[in-house]
Amino acid sequence: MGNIKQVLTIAGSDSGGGAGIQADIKTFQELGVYSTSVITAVTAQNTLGLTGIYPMDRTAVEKQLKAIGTDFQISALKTGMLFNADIIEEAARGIKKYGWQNVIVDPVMIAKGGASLLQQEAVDALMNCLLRLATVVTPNIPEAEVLSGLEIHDSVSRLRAAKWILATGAEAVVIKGGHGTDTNFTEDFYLHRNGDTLTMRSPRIHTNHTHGTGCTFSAALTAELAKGNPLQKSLYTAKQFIQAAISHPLNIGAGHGPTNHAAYHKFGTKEEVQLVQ
Ligand SMILES: Nc1ncnc2c1ncn2[C@@H]1O[C@H](COP(=O)(O)OP(=O)(O)O)[C@@H](O)[C@H]1O
Ligand SMILES: Cc1ncc(COP(=O)(O)OP(=O)(O)O)c(N)n1
Repeated sequence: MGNIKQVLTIAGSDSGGGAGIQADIKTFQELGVYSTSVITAVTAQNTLGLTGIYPMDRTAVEKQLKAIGTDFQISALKTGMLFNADIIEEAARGIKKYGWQNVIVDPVMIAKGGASLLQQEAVDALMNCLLRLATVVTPNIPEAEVLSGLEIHDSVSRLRAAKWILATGAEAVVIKGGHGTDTNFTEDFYLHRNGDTLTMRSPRIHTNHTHGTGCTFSAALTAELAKGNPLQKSLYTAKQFIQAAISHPLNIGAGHGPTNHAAYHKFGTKEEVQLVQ
């Protein structure tokens, strides 16, 4: 591999290995890109829940960003759990300073077990400093409701919320459908500021093992963009990657278990992802 693309994740550590930095690095490895990381916080977490959050101080984040920015050629990056306004501001500063492109912002707010991964007062910093730098922002439905200030209950309100989110300056948004109410399907909806849309639908898998789905989806998108793939093709691959990862659970832990990051390559895809109008 002479010319492997280099990517960066700016995110929190999940001791349980299903989400956060650990999910990102596994996904990057599977999709053939070289992963660097800036750790924003250490969490004590397993499939049963989260028992501690230990954020890095501002200098620790700045020094990690500098270490990456002064040595690596980053083709794409993603942000995950940023936790507080200081870390958000530092991440935004680094992205601008080192001129990084293909910026995926996963606006992580609440873990599946209910723990808060973003301080309430940091939402403004996220919206004012970081979203304007985003090539794609990837909220789940509750996060999209917070960012837009609107309730999402159907495709019309989802489109309205997506437009509000683009008003922050992000180039494109994907509202992920894991928290949707349809028991048969999950639908991820993409809107670009140029008006392009894409709706990706796949069968909903009825399983408890969905810890880290959002991290994994956004990491796959980051890897595909780093390799030079067009945005909509990258989104499609990311959706196929997460569908495979949920379809073949590892059955680890007594609670919300991790997905299987090796499944996309090990088992292939079953052409389950449909594009709908
Ligand atoms: N039960 C499920 N079956 C199939 N796909 C799912 C399921 N849950 C989530 N996904 C997919 O996983 C990705 C992450 O979605 P979501 O769960 O909404 O994000 P988050 O983990 O940030 O809450 C999306 O592509 C979504 O469609
Ligand atoms: C350290 C860390 N980062 C992010 C998350 C949330 O990940 P996500 O992919 O949104 O998955 P769920 O928590 O919804 O399962 C996390 N838990 N920990």
